[in-house]
Amino acid sequence: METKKLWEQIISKLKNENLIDADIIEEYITTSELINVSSKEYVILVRSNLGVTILNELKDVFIYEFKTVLGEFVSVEFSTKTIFNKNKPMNIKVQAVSEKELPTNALTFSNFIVGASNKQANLAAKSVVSNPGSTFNPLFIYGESGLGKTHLLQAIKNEAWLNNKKVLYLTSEDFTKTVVNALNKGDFNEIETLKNEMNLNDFFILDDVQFLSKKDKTNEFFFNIINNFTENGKQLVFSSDKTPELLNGFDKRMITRFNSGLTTPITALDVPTAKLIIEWEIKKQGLKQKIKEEAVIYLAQNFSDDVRKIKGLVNRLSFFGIQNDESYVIELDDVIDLFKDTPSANLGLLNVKKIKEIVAKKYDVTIKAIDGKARTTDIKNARHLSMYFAKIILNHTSTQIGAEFGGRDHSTVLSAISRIEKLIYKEKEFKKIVESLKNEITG
Ligand SMILES: Nc1ncnc2c1ncn2[C@@H]1O[C@H](COP(=O)(O)OP(=O)(O)OP(=O)(O)O)[C@@H](O)[C@H]1O
Repeated sequence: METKKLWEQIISKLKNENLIDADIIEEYITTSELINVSSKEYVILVRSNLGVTILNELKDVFIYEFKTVLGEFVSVEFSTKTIFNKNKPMNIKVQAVSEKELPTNALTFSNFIVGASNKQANLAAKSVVSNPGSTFNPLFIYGESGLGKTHLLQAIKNEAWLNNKKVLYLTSEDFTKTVVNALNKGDFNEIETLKNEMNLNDFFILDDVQFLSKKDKTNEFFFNIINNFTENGKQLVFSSDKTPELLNGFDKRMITRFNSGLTTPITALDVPTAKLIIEWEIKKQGLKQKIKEEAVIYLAQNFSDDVRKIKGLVNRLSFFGIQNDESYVIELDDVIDLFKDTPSANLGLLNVKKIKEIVAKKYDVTIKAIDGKARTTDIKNARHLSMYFAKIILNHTSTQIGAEFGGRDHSTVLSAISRIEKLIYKEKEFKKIVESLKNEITG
């Protein structure tokens, strides 16, 4: 079968079968390319090292999909274009990669992990790089601290630079300092030169606009720049910790300008995305020990309100690793103990926690038992019911629920939910229990 067709079929099967999270499919799979190295060897060229790491975790799914389409087992490997180009056999042609290079630690789209919470902002950011100055102008990204606004702004800056665009990236504090400095000197020529220099850019990216000086003259200077960029179809990008309407002290005309393109949020991380970030960070920091999946899920469920915090947690985990033998396996209990004094995140996923708490109380079992492996009738009922509620009340996907309940796969979740549905249909008493629990959870 032609490689392109094969790849389209695999992607379409993955999309239909729900075996892999839709965000991962969109971000890392549909953007990849399939290369047929020999009759039984395939390489999937992924855009980033991060993508390679993530897809490697899902290799079994790919092997299964290739087997169902081709009718035989084949080898499937993942690589980036750069690495593959270095090692590829001479007769395989692969598109050349950009010659400009960013520092290895640069914040880019390829090391930004995408999930439900930041998907929209990520797409918008990519779109302004490929289509600067058009519909999404200005692009205004807002959200709580530590969720990746600066990362996305830097990614825009870096990608635009790779595309040979002139980019001015400033924090609002630096912008204010520079402008105030020029204004204080009172030299008209110097102010005009500064304005002209800024206006020469193709992108004007301003981070944390909530810190911008609200003084009349700085504001006027800023307004002037915004107008110049808008009128000349050049791209403006802003970030802030709140929506334009909630920014205090700005002129109404400024708020209108902020809102005249696309305003998009980055919200608190969902569990699967937090889990990916933790796993990526663990890999980056080179933790020698294996860590149990349920321990990673516990971290993702409890501490995912801020990516900076996640990095801090992994630092502590690495320190714990150094103190132990390399063969040691880090268990859920180690992680619970290690972070017992760290305040848990207060975010939406607490609803899953709340569901588990309420159901666990009803069946007189512990949350640990719900997430664990034991299968007594009460524990099983409590586990399956909690999954059922996560589905019908929170509308979580089966893959997400699997991750939230001790790292189970999505088919286990689906059969648990279907068992509960059957019980509700068959047993009136059970139906009453479910209704009363549902009221308690949603009440
Ligand atoms: N989705 C993500 N994938 C990978 N790294 C991320 C992601 N989100 C955030 N980070 C990392 O977390 C750290 C904090 O993110 P960042 O500085 O972009 O947050 P912010 O929203 O701008 O916060 P603040 O408002 O406090 O400036 C950075 O090191 C960033 O690279």
